[in-house]
Amino acid sequence: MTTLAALAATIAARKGADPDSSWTAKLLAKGPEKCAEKFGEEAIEAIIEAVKGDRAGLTAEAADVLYHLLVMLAARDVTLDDVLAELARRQGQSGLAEKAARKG
Ligand SMILES: N=c1c2ncn([C@@H]3O[C@H](COP(=O)(O)OP(=O)(O)OP(=O)(O)O)[C@@H](O)[C@H]3O)c2ncn1[C@@H]1O[C@H](COP(=O)(O)O)[C@@H](O)[C@H]1O
Repeated sequence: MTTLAALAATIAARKGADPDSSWTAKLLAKGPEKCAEKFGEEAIEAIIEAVKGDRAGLTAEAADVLYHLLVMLAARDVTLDDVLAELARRQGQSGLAEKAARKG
């Protein structure tokens, strides 16, 4: 199992857990809107590190972004496998071709 899949499984297991027992359970208990807000905050922190060009800072913030993305997805019952299936569906299609197809 990849690290990302293991993290997604841990997060899924935290759903309905005692909020005092875990940071993830506490965040999920606050609802999908709070999870989305937290993801947005972490994304902005990653953007700041990317603009600064701080590799270590960006690496740490990117880890926060991935964790909070998985929490936000779990809060809305979207699984990592759902997202990976969407990415797989897009494989082999260039981004430019996809954009052209969308514009019809
Ligand atoms: N990867 C993470 C992870 N990344 C970040 N965080 C937490 O996310 C929080 C967000 O950081 P902030 O700086 O925003 O925290 P804060 O300032 O206290 O938050 P606010 O009070 O401002 O809302 C921190 O408390 C971090 O500890 C994480 N918490 C958990 N995980 C993973 O999730 C697993 C399960 O964790 P628990 O649910 O706590 O058991 C862990 O083993 C890890 O693998």
